[in-house]
Amino acid sequence: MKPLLTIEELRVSFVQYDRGLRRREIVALAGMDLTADRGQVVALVGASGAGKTLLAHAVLGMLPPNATQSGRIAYAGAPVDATARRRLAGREIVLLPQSVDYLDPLATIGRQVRRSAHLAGHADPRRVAATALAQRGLGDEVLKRYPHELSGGMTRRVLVTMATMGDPQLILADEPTPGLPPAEVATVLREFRALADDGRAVVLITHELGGALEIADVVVICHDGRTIETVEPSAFTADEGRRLRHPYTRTLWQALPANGFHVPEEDRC
Ligand SMILES: Nc1ncnc2c1ncn2[C@@H]1O[C@H](COP(=O)(O)OP(=O)(O)OP(=O)(O)O)[C@@H](O)[C@H]1O
Ligand code: NI
Repeated sequence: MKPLLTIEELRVSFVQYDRGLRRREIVALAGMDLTADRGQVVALVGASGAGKTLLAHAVLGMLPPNATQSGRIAYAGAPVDATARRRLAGREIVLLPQSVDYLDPLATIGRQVRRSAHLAGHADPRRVAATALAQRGLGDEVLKRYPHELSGGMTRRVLVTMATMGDPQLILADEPTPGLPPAEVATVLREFRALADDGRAVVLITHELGGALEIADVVVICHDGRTIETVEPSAFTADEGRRLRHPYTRTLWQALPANGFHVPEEDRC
């Protein structure tokens, strides 16, 4: 069986015009490879600007109009072209966006979750919405609240609830945990593990390598728009990191708490 998602040699560049009419091409992705199969959580890690969000957006056809894309993206073995995307995006393949602005600030959580249940074709959106939220520890009292009345972790759980209403098979989660307290991070990560254990594929884009190592089956490391290494989590946690080949991956290893939190100069904020 073909893996659910295969990305090979994905390249994305942007055309920009400087003052005057000088045309400039900016290469943002220079060769990304990633494979995710059913039952797997694949963590995609890399510094800010490495190209993680662009990879997810390329899969879903969400790149801006001045972007040019090449390389191969296949879903269940078939190329993902414009026609396939119309069928898959938002149904079989969903994106959990990096920004929580995705929620409507003026509508209650109940209304928004019921709407996604309705769009997913459920006959009884009211019941389905309440049940799906309850499964994630969000009781009926949450239904009447507005987005600003939720904690960061609750917001993330609502977004996961909405994104998974239509029973997607591939979930691309773009930075689902920044700014959350550790207990909330653990809850959100467990949720992704459970989605994969149910037979889906999850691509987890994250800066938080430590958490990702606990739930991922595979770690894909990207740097400057390229996939530089694909390893099992144990490559970070065993053998003193000796299985990690690329210098950037070694710096990630050194930044892990167990190895002294050493952060390279260029990544310091
Ligand atoms: N519309 C655009 N026009 C030009 N360059 C862009 C555009 N969108 C993204 N880029 C560039 O592409 C590169 C990759 O961006 P991307 O958002 O994928 O990074 P990222 O790995 O998701 O970073 P972060 O961890 O900060 O979210 C960056 O250098 C960014 O400046
Ligand atoms: Ni991003």
